Amino acid sequence: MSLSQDMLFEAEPYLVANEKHPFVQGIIHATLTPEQLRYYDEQDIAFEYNEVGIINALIDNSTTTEQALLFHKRQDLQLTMLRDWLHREPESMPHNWETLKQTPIQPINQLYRQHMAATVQTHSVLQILPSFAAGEWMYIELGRFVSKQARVEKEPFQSFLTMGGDDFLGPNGFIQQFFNIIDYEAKSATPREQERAKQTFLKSCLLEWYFWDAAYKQITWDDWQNAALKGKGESLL
Ligand SMILES: Cc1ncc(CO)c(N)n1
Repeated sequence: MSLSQDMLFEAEPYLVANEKHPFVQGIIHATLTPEQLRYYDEQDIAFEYNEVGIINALIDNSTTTEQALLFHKRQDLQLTMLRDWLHREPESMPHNWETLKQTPIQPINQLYRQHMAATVQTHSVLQILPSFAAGEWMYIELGRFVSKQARVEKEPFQSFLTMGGDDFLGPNGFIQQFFNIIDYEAKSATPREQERAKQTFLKSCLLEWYFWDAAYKQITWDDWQNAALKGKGESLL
């Protein structure tokens, strides 16, 4: 079994857990509140901005020119998506490229971002790529899942989890090419390095669940502070 097959096999329970999460179910049934959606929107746009740095690191540490070109193409898409997303932001949430950097990063988002950023110092595509590819894989699979459900066709729910299209799917889509790169890099890696890469992938899958959960409960540092200082913690985590 290739490393990517091994990763995907072990990631399956995380995918099922993500499918069942009330936030994902809330997208299907269009039952999320504006506050839950707003929290998600703000945190996710900041998360995607952080990914720009991770993709830069992938370009930087590529072991072939073809890899560098692929990551560069993915970066182009990331920046285009971010530009269009910023353009769509409502007046109540006017982020632009400048203020995006000051968006408050709430606890789970910070944990996830730092989990990804921590891989950069390895200078290894095999270690960095799984931290990023897991989230992309999860969104593609969740997109497949929700498209098979009787989802309520109402915005903004309808456009949620529609990351698909030829760029992402199919044998030449980004995700398959990312798995090909992981398997190529795994060939010259030790078993310990391969295991580490797999655990990074799985931790990203786990943090995807917590990302939905944080948005569902709208968990902020203020909540953490209250939980710690006023002893009101039980329901938060
Ligand atoms: C938290 C998270 N994971 C993955 C994606 C897919 O890019 C996203 N937008 N947000």
